[in-house]
Amino acid sequence: MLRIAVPNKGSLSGPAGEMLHEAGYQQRRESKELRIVDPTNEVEFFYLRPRDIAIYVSSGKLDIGITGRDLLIDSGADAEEILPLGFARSTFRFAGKPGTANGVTDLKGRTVATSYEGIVAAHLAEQGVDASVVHLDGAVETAIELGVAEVIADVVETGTSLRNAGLEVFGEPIMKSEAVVIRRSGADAEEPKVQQFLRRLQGVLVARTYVMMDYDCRVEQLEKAVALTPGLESPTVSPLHNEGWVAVRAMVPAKEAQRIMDDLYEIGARAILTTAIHACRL
Ligand SMILES: Nc1ncnc2c1ncn2[C@@H]1O[C@H](COP(=O)(O)OP(=O)(O)OP(=O)(O)O)[C@@H](O)[C@H]1O
Ligand SMILES: O=P(O)(O)OC[C@H]1O[C@H](OP(=O)(O)OP(=O)(O)O)[C@H](O)[C@@H]1O
Ligand SMILES: [Mg+2]
Repeated sequence: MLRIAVPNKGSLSGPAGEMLHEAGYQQRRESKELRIVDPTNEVEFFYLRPRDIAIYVSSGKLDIGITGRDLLIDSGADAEEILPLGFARSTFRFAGKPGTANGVTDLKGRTVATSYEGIVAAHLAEQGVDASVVHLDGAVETAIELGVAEVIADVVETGTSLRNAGLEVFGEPIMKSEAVVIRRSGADAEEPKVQQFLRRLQGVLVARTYVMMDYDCRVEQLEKAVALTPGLESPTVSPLHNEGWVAVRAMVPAKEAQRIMDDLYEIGARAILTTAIHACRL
């Protein structure tokens, strides 16, 4: 049975549960459940604090986990990223009151508050900057107002929390994060159960980012049409009852679907339809 760590709370928890559900796995019915078995799929899910997941996975007691890239790196655990999942995207940045600093080198001798001490300490060391780091559990934006630190380093998504606290980012982003699947460093990459799990999640990612497009076009326009919808391998082309016409079917990126439909119409394609993909194995 594959043992998988899933975030039990916070920004990662909801989207991770949805993705697993879309991939056909049973998920817990109520938020207090700490562990469930999905016997049909031969997996066991452990609902853990996102920050602890890399530690469990690196210990080898759990096979894989879903966590944030920033949490993985911050933990220093001996685990590695094997699949980015595209949600809980954020950047990790320094911020302070306007005019506090222009870059990391201005932080010499100052105090930085953060929940991600590992990332910050490593970054400061890498840049050769000698600054103090104060660890806080959350709501670090308030640390400046209350005089605990002059600077914070925190997760930024929309920037609303910083704006509300009258703070501005400065310097280069320290890192970009998103939810990722992790495993113990050097674990068997070919393990069939792990591969099957990854293929299922990849299927969800593809189903979310592609749509199926169908249309009819004249044979003379087929090459132009196929150039617009090359599909993944190559589009399916079927004869129509009316001679001189074919039906074409191909997957296209959802974000480009409307533009492609316009372009297909321009070259004479008709009956252009898109449909959602519910599941997929590439
Ligand atoms: N506002 C946000 N937008 C996108 N990703 C976020 C946001 N806040 C946190 N994250 C990401 O979520 C992960 C942190 O999850 P975690 O559950 O520890 O914190 P949280 O979502 O802030 O929850 P809480 O602080 O309430 O426990 C990190 O990978 C972080 O980059
Ligand atoms: O740029 P934004 O869209 O505002 O998102 C970033 C904020 O979201 C998270 O906070 P959360 O609400 O989880 O509280 P926390 O600081 O206690 O973790 C994060 O720590 C930032 O404060
Ligand atoms: Mg938080």
